[in-house]
Amino acid sequence: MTDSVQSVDRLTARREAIADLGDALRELIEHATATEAPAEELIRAAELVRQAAAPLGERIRDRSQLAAADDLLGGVRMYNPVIGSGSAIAPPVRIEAAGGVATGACTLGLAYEGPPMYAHGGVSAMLLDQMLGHAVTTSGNPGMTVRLDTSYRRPVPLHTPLRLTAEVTQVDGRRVTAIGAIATAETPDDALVTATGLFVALRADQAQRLFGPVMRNRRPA
Ligand SMILES: CCCCC/C=C\C/C=C\C/C=C\C/C=C\CCCC(=O)SCCNC(=O)CCNC(=O)[C@H](O)C(C)(C)COP(=O)(O)OP(=O)(O)OC[C@H]1O[C@@H](n2cnc3c(N)ncnc32)[C@H](O)[C@@H]1OP(=O)(O)O
Repeated sequence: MTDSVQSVDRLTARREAIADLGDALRELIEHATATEAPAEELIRAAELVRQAAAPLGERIRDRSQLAAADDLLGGVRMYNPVIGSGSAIAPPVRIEAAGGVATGACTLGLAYEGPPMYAHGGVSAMLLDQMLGHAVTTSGNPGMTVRLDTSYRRPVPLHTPLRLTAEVTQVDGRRVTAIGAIATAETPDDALVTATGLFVALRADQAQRLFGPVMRNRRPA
């Protein structure tokens, strides 16, 4: 086996392990949010969780280092809080995007509850920001969100398969506008939340100022 095949195998195995830990953490969070277990059980669980966390804290990165399993330019972000399979706080949303159009699917658990039975409004905005970001990136005009305008028409039900959509509607120099919506998978044409976002492509000096340390610390592929 060549070195490069071995390193691809290692990366794949690492990503699978990260996703497996992510699944376990999401199960933990959902159970910890939904549980009505007695206090003794909670105390015991807290002890076990601290035991599990300790070895993970022995080798950590700081904010100027990308995760070793990430591929920033390839769009792989294992710990992204919306799509990251390794993120405890990501639903995670599964997104497909091409040519300035994105579709996504997820189901939100009780950890995302705002009003009883329904998603927190900030969570809906987070999902839509991500969806619009994928539409914008695949339109060939990647940028950062500078404005996100969200309309809450109906509450978003928890424990219900959701369908998310986004598309770029306008490119005006460095400014890109995209719209998006959250609906249930059952009635995808009835928008529960809609959003319009404005994204701005960074000038080279802005990218350098904001992300210089990360780009300098990038590991070779
Ligand atoms: C290392 C590079 C990264 C490469 C990534 C590559 C691949 C990634 C792959 C996949 C990713 C896939 C999807 C992405 C997923 C999710 C997206 C989530 C997005 C976010 O979650 S991102 C976090 C939140 N986001 C911020 O943290 C931005 C904070 N912000 C700033 O850092 C500055 O805002 C900055 C530097 C962006 C701009 O700098 P600035 O503000 O100085 O603006 P500037 O002069 O450059 O303006 C240019 C034109 O935009 C107009 N403009 C600006 N702001 C406006 C506003 N608010 N309303 C109306 N118009 C506005 C101006 O009026 C002007 O218009 P005009 O050209 O016509 O004069």
